[in-house]
Amino acid sequence: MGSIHGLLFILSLQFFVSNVYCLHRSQFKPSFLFGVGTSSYQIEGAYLEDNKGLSNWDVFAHTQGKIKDGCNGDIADDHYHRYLEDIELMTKLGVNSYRFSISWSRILPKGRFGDVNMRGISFYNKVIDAILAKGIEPFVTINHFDIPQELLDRYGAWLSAEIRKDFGYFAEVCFKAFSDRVKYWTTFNEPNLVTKFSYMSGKYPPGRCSSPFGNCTSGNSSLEPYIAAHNMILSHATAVDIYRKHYQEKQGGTIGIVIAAKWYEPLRNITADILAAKRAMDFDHHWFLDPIFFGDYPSVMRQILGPNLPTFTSEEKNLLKAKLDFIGINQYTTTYTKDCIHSSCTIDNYDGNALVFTTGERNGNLIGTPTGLNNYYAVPWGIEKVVMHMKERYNNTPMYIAENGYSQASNSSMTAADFVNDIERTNFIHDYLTYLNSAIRKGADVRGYFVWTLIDNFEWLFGYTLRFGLHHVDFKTQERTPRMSAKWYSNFLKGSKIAKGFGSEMSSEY
Ligand SMILES: O=C(/C=C/c1ccc(O)cc1)O[C@@H]1O[C@H](CO)[C@@H](O)[C@H](O)[C@H]1O
Repeated sequence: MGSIHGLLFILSLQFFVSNVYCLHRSQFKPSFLFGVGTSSYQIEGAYLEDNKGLSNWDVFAHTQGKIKDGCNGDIADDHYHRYLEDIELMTKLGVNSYRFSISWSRILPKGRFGDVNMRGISFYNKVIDAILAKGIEPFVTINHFDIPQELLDRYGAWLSAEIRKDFGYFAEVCFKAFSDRVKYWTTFNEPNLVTKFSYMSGKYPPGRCSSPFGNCTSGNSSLEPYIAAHNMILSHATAVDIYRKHYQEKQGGTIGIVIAAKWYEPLRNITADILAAKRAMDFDHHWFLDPIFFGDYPSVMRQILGPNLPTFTSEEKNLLKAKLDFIGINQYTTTYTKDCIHSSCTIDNYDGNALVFTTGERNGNLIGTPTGLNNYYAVPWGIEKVVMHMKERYNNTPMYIAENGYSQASNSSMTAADFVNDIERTNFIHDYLTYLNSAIRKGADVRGYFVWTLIDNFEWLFGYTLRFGLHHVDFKTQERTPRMSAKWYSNFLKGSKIAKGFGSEMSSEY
C-alpha cells in the first residue's frame, strides 16, 4: 500500500510540475494556432505606391502635433518591399499562423466610388502565397483602423449609414480575391476601442469629441461613439452575411470580430464596485458582442444612454443573429473599477460613460508591473478571467487571442543590448500563456494565440517611441534583430522545455 501511495505521490508531483510550473507546447493542441500579428498602416509604408489612395491615418499622421515623435507611417517598416524578409522571420520563429490586416485604401483607393486597385490585390496575394508556402496560415483582419480618407470626406465615415455599403463592398472584394486561401477572417480590429478613441476622447482621426471627455473643435462624446459603433456592428453583420451566403459553404472558412478586452476588476469588495465592473464590461465588450449574439445592446446601456443609443429595427436584429463563428480577443491588461453613481469621480474618457472610474492602484499598490504604455500593467491572471467570462456569457464560442504583448518605451540613450534583452517581455508572454492554458484546462474553447507584434512598428499616437516587437527594428537601416523574447517564443514553439523566462535550452537556430 505504502509503495502505491508513494507512486501516486510521485505521479501527481510530476503532473503538478509539468502542468503548473513548466509551460510546454504540448499543453496546447497540435492544431492550436500560435502566431504573431501586425497591421497594415503600422508596418507597410509605401503610402503612395502602386496607386494606393490616402487613408485617414496618412492624413492624420501628417497633421502637426498629432503623433508623439512627429513621425508617420509613410515608410514604417517598409514591409511592402521587405515582406519576404519578414516572412523569413516568422519561419524562424516557427509560428503556424500570421495575423495581418488589409489596407482598405490600397485595395479601394476611393472606396466604392472608384476602381479596384489590382496592384493592391497583387501585394496581398504575394504575402498569402508566400506564407502558405511556409506552412503558415493567414489570419486576416479586413479593417484595422485605417480607412480611405475619401469616405471621411464624402460622408463622415462611421457616422453615416452609407459606410455599411462601403464596408460590405470592400469585404466582398477581399473574399473574392483571397478567401480561396484564407480560412480565418475577422471583420474589425477593436471596434470598441477605435470608436472611443475617434469619437469620445478624439485622439484618433477624425478627432471628434466634446468636453469634458476631450478638447476638440466639434463632436459629441456621449452620442457619436454610439452612432459609429452602430454602423460598425451593422457593417460587420453585412460582411458576415455576404461571406456566409456566397463563400463559406464552398470554402469552409470561419469569420469573427476582434474585441479589445481589458479585464475590469472591482476596486473594493462592495456591491457598488462589483456592479461597476459589470457595467464597464457592458459598455465596452458586450456593447459589440451582445448585438451580434443576442440582437441588442445590454439593457444598462439603454438605461444610462437613453435616446443617444441607436436602436436596431427588427430586420436588422434578424441580420445580426449569430453573426460570428469565433470571438477574437486582444488582451493586454486589467484595471480596477470604481463606481461613480454613488461616489464622486473624475471623468474617464474611455470608460466614463459607464459611470465608472478605472485605476491601476488599490491602497497604494499597483495591480501589476507597469509597461511602456501608461495604465497598461502586466496582469497575467487577467487573461484567464476574460476568457472564462467570454466562455460563460457567449456559450463557449471558439476564441482566439488575437493580440497579447508587451511594450518597451525607447529613448535615444538606450544601447543595443537594452533593446534586445527583453526579459520583461519574455516573462510577460510566458506568464500570460500559463494563465491562458489554465483557462483552457477549465474548458474554455481557445484555439489560437498571437503575440503582438512581429517587429517594432508605428505605434499609432506614440509613433516609433513604443516598441512591441519580438524583433527590434533599427528604423534608420530597417535592420531587424531578434530579441530574447523571439528566441524564447521560438524555443517554446519548437517544444523545448523552458522554465520561467529565458531558459538555457536555446535552439542553435539563433
Ligand atoms: O491600439 C491599441 C491600443 C491603444 C492605446 C491604448 C492605451 C493608450 O493610452 C493609448 C492607445 O490596441 C491594439 O494594441 C496594439 C498595442 O497598442 C496596437 O499596436 C494595435 O494596433 C491595436 O490593435
